[in-house]
Amino acid sequence: MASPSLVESAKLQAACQAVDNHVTPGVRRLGVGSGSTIVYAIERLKENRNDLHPDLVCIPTSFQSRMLLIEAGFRVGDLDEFPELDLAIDGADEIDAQLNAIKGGGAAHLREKVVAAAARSFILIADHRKDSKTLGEQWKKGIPIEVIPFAYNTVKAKIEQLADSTDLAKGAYSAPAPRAHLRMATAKAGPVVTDSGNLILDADFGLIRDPLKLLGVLKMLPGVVEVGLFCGMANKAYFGLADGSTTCRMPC
Ligand SMILES: O=C[C@H](O)[C@H](O)[C@H](O)COP(=O)(O)O
Repeated sequence: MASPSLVESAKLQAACQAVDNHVTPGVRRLGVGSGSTIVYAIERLKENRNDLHPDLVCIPTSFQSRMLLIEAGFRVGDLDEFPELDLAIDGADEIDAQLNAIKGGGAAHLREKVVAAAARSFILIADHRKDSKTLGEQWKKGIPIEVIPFAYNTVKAKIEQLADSTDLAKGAYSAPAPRAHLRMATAKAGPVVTDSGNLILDADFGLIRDPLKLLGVLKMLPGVVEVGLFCGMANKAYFGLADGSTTCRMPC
């Protein structure tokens, strides 16, 4: 297993490379994701401030990134005012060969997906541990699914019945019996509550062979707000490697 400092340095490398290559002076509306890797991207934006568009507006995807951007002195906006973005940059929990991604390890994937979809270009940044051929190889915590509180238990039951029913998602995943659990908070009693006031189910499907098919089935379950499967959205992914270099991939 890579040491924590190597992992942090890999995140830093990927973030700096992506910011340097993509946040050019022509970028005026920038979506900014959430998580630990994006912290490095915001720091790099700060370092590059003199080379950025003078009227740059950043659209954060969470309370976390909003606070970081404000502290760094950037102007923050929202999609009400800026519905179309030039670019969005975000981290990921795992990225497959086609650049489909699992996101939501920090429970921010609902707003992240809305912001990514509003952007003309969507760039992922990650350390080498997140790079895989098939989703589910590396990320073992399950697919994050944001649900309204009223529906969490019925959605959980529907997911766990998927394999027994007509299985609309047949062939999309490897787990013989998918299991879902409510994500619990660590510094609070009770469940994680998202920035939009919803709950998170983490559902283990094993290897995700057809993420788009699985996404379609999960989104059809009443009460599901968003699924942490980002299919066909990313234009490029930057991976920081253990040797200090960075590699960049396009969808194959
Ligand atoms: O909900 C959180 C987001 O999807 C993050 O972008 C994702 O979990 C990756 O986070 P990190 O950069 O901390 O690994």
